[in-house]
Amino acid sequence: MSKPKVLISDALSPAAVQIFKDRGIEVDFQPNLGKDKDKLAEIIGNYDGLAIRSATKATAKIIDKATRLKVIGRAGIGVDNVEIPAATAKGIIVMNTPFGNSITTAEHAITLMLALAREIPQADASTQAGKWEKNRFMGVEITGKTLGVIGCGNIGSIAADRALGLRMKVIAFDPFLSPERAKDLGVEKVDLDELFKRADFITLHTPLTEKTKNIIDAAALAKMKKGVRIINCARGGLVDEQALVDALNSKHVAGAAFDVFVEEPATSNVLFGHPNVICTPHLGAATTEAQENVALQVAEQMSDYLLNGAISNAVNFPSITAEEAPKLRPFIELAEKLGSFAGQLTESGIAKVQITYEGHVAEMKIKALTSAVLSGLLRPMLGDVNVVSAPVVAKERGMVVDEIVRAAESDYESLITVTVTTERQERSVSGTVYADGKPRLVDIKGIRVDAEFGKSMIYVTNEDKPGFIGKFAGLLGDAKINIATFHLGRTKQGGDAIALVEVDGAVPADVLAKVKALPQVKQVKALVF
Ligand SMILES: NC(=O)C1=CN([C@@H]2O[C@H](COP(=O)(O)OP(=O)(O)OC[C@H]3O[C@@H](n4cnc5c(N)ncnc54)[C@H](O)[C@@H]3O)[C@@H](O)[C@H]2O)C=CC1
Ligand SMILES: O=C(O)CCC(=O)C(=O)O
Repeated sequence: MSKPKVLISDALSPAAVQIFKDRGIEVDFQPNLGKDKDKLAEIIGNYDGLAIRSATKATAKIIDKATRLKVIGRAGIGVDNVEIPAATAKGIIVMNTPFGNSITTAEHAITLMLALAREIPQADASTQAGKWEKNRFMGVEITGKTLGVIGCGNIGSIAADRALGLRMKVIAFDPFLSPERAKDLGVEKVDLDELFKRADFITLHTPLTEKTKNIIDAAALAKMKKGVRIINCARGGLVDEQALVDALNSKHVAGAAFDVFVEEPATSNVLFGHPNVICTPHLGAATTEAQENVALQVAEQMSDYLLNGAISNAVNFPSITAEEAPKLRPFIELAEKLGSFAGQLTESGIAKVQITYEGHVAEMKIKALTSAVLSGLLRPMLGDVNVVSAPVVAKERGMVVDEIVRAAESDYESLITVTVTTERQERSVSGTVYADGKPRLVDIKGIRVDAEFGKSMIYVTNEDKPGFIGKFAGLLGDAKINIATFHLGRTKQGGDAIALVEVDGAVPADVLAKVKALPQVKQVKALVF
């Protein structure tokens, strides 16, 4: 197997390059490439992994050209520069490093708050210009002031902790902040209007979503205390920039410190040049420590995935640890093959898939196994589907997916049963993994079998009547098709029967037609695994 190849298209710490090399991954480090989208589109097809910060925009157009890409790793938190639905639809894992730069970013927010309180950048510029304007700069003390934190997750809670250390009072608005967590943090949980009414300083730490876009707009600004100061180290677009300029001009807002902007890179902006505004060029995560953290972490995570299938911090797939991956792998293979078996037999629209996990397998990563069933099921019909994209594709097609988890009820330590309901019928197939790690089919439509999944198989349903097996085997022999394994099963004597035959090589259509014409045969299918 050739080495996986990774492209680093942004200015990541070189520590990442070393990790990839040490793990046996080929790596191209082109720190400025992310800004050149045409060049990126031209070469992205050569890589299995793409490691980025925020300059690279992994758009649907780029992803479309990424024919062998398996993983996009964001050395940082926000993945808003990656079109996740496009990546998911193409089966590409998108992962981030959710904690590596949190402290650094919270520190930047606190730094900006203090800089605002004492007008440090303005005083610095004036002093270095030889003006000595001692009377121009009159700051505010922050001790005893109220900091309003909007979004009290990883970064917001660190910012809150630091502000408490500076003897501020901290109030927080975050719909997902539990009262217990608020108590532990020492912050008062309030609603948004209350925060606007009481805060002397407001700092934002939410992602940019439909709900948080313009969370501070003209109406919100009007509700704030006169003289409030606002810090945004999260994402441009959380604050309506023009409304803020108006509020600064009317002196309702005393100052604003922004690290992030609606348009980035921000070479011009309505906020620029205002005497009470401080700006930094998206430096929230820019410390040596944070950059080393996120670079090391993203390189380790991407290597783990590319080399062992371990998944951590993926935003579009459940996590699978390096320990779980080898135990899960044979069951993923089983799940995919059971799905594929059912999918290859299905000729009409699928309304529902029920997947039952029994015994040990029920304690594994069910979501990953279900994704594998769905990918096996959909691939015969849709082609380009994998475990990452399959759940989305199933949902888009209106398929109901039910998972049932229970203790072992059968002879098997672990059993997965896939039941597919189409417009015409319901079909079940069950399988297990034996100690040899190989997936086995153990039940088809309630008929017990014990068969491995061969590369090329013929599946026949027939009436259990004498004469069928001889004629069937004879037809294959006449066509020079060698039989590798032969499995039979039936509901009862003279009832419904199945034959599952592994053969060497492909099965020509005319041979299938001859098998189909045998008097006992109801259905025949060539299956490929
Ligand atoms: N300036 C920079 O360089 C950096 C910026 N960031 C940005 O900081 C933001 C926060 O990062 P983390 O704290 O790590 O994320 P997080 O996910 O730990 O916290 C976000 C919090 O926002 C809350 N939230 C979601 N919707 C909300 C709403 N409508 N109103 C109030 N709260 C809401 C969530 O409940 C969550 O607690 C992200 O957008 C990230 O991209 C992160 C790192 C560096
Ligand atoms: O990589 C950077 O400098 C930006 C960090 C950031 O915005 C994030 O992690 O969300």
